[in-house]
Amino acid sequence: MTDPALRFQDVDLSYGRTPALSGINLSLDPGQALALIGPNGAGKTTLLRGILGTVRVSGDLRILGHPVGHVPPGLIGSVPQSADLDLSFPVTVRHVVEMGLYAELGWFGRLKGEHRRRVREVLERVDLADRAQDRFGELSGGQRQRVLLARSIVANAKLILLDEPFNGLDGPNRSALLSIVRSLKEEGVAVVVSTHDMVLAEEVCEQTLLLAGRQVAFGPTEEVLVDDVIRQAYGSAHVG
Ligand SMILES: Nc1ncnc2c1ncn2[C@@H]1O[C@H](COP(=O)(O)OP(=O)(O)OP(=O)(O)O)[C@@H](O)[C@H]1O
Repeated sequence: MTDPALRFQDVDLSYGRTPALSGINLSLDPGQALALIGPNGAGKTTLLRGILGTVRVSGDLRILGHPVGHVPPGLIGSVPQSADLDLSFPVTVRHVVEMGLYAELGWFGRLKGEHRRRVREVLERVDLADRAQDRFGELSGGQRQRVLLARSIVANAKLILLDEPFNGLDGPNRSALLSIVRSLKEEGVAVVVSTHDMVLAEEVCEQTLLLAGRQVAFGPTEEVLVDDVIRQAYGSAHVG
């Protein structure tokens, strides 16, 4: 039997001794997408950090069958919010994608023809092959996110985390990202998307976790994103 991509059983997350999120219970299958929805400060980014093992986790959290903190390198791909990226770092788009191969090659491993071919193919897939030699920091926010997604794809990540990836994207960039997410799911990759956009969650995510410093609801998106449940996280002002 295949392990769930994610399984939280009574998980609490905290920053040192400061609790941030409590009582999380969920399961996500390979090939499915999970939307994290909730108001500002609800704990969406914290939940992603929990999966990456960069905040304190208590309870039972398993990722692709591995306990948190013991997931083999490369299996989790992470695309942080664009505001969190250091754009002064002088790397090209191709170099950023090649970083996805480090788990396979080791930091000092040499790239072979097969690796370069994979990097080229993935850059084509995210429609950025013509920007391969450009500096990462010169790209638009949407393009930078697609480069980071390419880095996860080249690593053959089985779980990809996207933190508010649709913020500030125009229509074409939004469609491009949505179609990549759909094709990843078809390949059996599980995706977690933190977003304020409920329409997007309905479009691409089978499951939704509604947060407000705790788990308000988890389940099929069409059952969670209904007025009565949303109100429990946002209050009445945000419904209607
Ligand atoms: N580095 C940190 N140290 C201590 N507390 C933090 C830290 N980062 C976030 N928090 C706290 O954890 C809680 C959840 O924040 P988080 O950033 O996960 O929310 P969010 O849902 O992603 O919000 P937003 O939609 O604004 O990005 C908040 O109370 C926040 O103040």
